[in-house]
Amino acid sequence: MGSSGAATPEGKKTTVSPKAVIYQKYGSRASYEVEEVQDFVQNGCPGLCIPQKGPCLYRCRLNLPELSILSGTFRKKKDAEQAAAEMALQKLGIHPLTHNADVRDAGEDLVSRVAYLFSNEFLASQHPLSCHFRASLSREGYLYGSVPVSVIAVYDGKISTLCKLIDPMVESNPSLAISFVLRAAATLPTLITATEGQLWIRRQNPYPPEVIEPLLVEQPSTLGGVCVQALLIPSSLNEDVKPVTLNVCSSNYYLDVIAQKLGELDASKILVSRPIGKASSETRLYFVASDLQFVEPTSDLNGKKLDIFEGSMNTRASYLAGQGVYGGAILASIGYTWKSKDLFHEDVFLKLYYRMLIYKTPSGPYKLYRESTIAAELPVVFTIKSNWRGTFPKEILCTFCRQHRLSEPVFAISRYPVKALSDLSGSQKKLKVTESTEDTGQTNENAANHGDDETVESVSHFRCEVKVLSKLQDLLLQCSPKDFYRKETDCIQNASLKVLSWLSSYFQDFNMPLEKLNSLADALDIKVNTQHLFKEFKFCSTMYLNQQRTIKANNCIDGPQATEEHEHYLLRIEGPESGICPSNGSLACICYSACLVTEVGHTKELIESSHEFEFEMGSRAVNPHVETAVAQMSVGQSAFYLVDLPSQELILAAANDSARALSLINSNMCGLEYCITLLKVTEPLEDRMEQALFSPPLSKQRVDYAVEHIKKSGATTLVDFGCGSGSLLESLLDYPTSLRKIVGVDLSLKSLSRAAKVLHSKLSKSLDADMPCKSIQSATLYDGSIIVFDSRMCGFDIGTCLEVIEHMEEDQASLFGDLVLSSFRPSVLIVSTPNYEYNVILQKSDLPSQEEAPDGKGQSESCRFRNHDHKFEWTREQFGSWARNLASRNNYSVEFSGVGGSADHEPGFASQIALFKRLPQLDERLEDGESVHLYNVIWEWSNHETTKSFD
Ligand SMILES: C[S@@+](CC[C@H](N)C(=O)[O-])C[C@H]1O[C@@H](n2cnc3c(N)ncnc32)[C@H](O)[C@@H]1O
Ligand SMILES: [Mg+2]
Repeated sequence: MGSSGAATPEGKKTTVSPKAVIYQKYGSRASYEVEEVQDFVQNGCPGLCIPQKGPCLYRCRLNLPELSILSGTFRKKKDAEQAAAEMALQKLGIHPLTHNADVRDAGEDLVSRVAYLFSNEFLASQHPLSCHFRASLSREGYLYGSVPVSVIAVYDGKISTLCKLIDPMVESNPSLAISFVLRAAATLPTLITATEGQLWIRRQNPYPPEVIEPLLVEQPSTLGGVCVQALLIPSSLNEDVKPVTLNVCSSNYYLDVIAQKLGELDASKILVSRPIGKASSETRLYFVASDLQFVEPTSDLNGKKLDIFEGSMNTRASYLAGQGVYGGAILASIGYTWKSKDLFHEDVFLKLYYRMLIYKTPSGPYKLYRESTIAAELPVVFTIKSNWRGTFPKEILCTFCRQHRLSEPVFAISRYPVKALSDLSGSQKKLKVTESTEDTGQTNENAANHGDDETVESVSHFRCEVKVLSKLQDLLLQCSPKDFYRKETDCIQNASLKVLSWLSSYFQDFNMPLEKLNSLADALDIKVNTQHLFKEFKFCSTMYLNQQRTIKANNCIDGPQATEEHEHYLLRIEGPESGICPSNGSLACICYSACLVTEVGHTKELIESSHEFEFEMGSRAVNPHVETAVAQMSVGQSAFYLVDLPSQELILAAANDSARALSLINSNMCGLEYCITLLKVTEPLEDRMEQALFSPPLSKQRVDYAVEHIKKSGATTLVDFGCGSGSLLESLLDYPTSLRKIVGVDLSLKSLSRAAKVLHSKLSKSLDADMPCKSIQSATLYDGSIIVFDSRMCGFDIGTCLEVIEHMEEDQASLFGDLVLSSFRPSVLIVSTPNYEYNVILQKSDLPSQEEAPDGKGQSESCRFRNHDHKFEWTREQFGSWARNLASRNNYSVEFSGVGGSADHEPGFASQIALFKRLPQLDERLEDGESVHLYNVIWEWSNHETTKSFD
């Protein structure tokens, strides 16, 4: 929704909501009626007449003297109201951006509102502010009936709106509203305003007894006396935030109690901040008004004046409140609400303070939502919706902007019909979606049958651009990803995540050199206006830098030894290997605990734990050391290790006993001990589909196909390019073959080490038992990239490359093809890759636990291919032309086949296979070329006895 702007003194635009503009023009003559609208969603089952209830929606009718407007439907009441107000402004021809708030009108309205607040009628009304008025009657002496101005400015929405209209700077310096209210009150002869720095207002004449008496009878019950836990945030960063208790009894006004804790006698000098943390919270900061808060609206708040007060600035409190706080401040959750006449109160502990700090970081809302501040990290990629756990990136980004008092992020979505898309750029590779959809034929044909709208719908792709702006509409950063998405929400989530990832890097190191900041931004398609950015995040850098320094200082006390010890954590894995291991893209479900431990006395304190924590492997959704450990485990195993402490605020946001956690952190040689058990692994969508929809599973069918060929070929040497965790090599050992030498190459060390384990155990057994694989004399695994030459790969009888090429960019796949056939020159090469045309069949299947698709368009719309790691998926024609060109360039023949489905039925095989055979060439001699060893041997096995007998 767009927002209206009013001109600030500098001529900049600031946000004033459409409702505020309507209020300013019409006051109480504008009335809003919000009604609930029941949305009956399509249940995707024609003929089923039970309506499915959708989310509750709201529509708002705005009645103005000259017209009445009905808004569209919205999930939130307030959005419906704003939309109606915005429509009304358009109808009335009030241009929000050029609309200049009439300051004089607002000033007059302010005076009449203040007069109303001190009326008999208001005292008896049900309003959070009227409770303050009633409580002021329990004050003694000259304070009897005096209401602190700060509460008037904070707790009355109308006053606050009018003050913002008078001067939009109130947004960044809410205390200015106090001057406006005082000025308004001074014009009213019925009121007395305080002089000499005290900030209260009271009536000239007391309330008549007939107004007060009934109120005394219905005194709130809880005010018998309550003890509320709160925190004192000292202004000096060298002093710790510490707990304080507020004893509020029925005979005193709670603000007076807070004032006393801050060393003031009366509450009228106490300022109250906006709610802190979540919007619905009643947690606020209370602090003593400083002269600075009342600088004239036109003064330059960002100029020199600030420096004079810099010394007394309470950085921590200012950061939390998003406004200047000077001197000590109390953080408390107490006050009157709309819900009840009683005083609302909740204890505030240190843990909450640290959670508020974390909530303001770009990854904070995610960590807190996942109830894992230490182990969870905001993932760096949004693969598919069903693999995302926790709050979605867009929501996190909006929260972040609200928390830092920025404007709501602006999302601009462009929609591209597929045809136009292919003309957009020369690079076909970048436009994977385009060619794939067209080549399927299926989508277009189907769409054509449905006609117009549907056609556009099913072949459109989306791009999203995000802008982050300050409240004054200065552009801080802009992210313009080049990727296209089939679903609008996916492109929004992806762009939001890019912005969050960049902000996270910035928050982790505010001193990062400009060059590095910009290069990180470039990689994420982000342009940053550093000048505006640094200005907005001025407070943050002091906040989090200070936290980091605390930790470093502790390490220094410990001496270098301590850091060295913890740096190389020792990982201990226990329990039998079950063979069920997580791979990238799979969902790992773990049970974990993280405890503070000290070397001295081995004291332990549980900081964070979870019985069931699920995350996507490879998306960096957890701390790197957690992912490293889990990657080495199989289901049922447990891992134990010790790492350095994360930042203090993370620990304290997690710890239940802050005092104890702090004392351990400050003690010598404290580390964090993890205990993780891998409970379950859910394979990536591709693997799940291959297992659920094919029998035997498609992966087994591919391996069986290769094994059959190898058995028949009489080959004695084999190399498996991109062997992964060795599924083919392992299967080969189950059959008698003529193979003597087997080799695997991959660049994933994780997969290779798994391959080494299984091959080692099987081959070792073959020495004693009469195993089918006893012909094998040597097996080697290399860590290397199959697009790099290594002379040890030359001259094999057979080469295999199953489901590997689609994991590389297309040009690399071509490079691999040429390298193998022109340099390595195996007699036979088997290459398999997914057939893109078959995807329609996979997508039609109703596989459980796939991505929920509320639009009924089937799963994996957001995932363009079967697996998010696929860089491309080819149709039969694309694969055919790649293979035929390759074969003819290198003097090979090629035949096509496949597994899953059939060659004779559309759309062919699920996995397509090309079988290359080297053609005899008269002048070809396989020369012993120069040896080039660029791959690393990571595991080697040889059957010495047999080797001897062959020698
Ligand atoms: C889907 S897995 C297939 C593994 C195995 N061929 C199978 O069928 O089970 C793809 C493998 O290709 C490997 N890979 C991708 N690019 C590679 C490259 N340039 N060099 C070596 N291996 C590569 C990955 O590490 C991964 O193990
Ligand atoms: Mg694959």
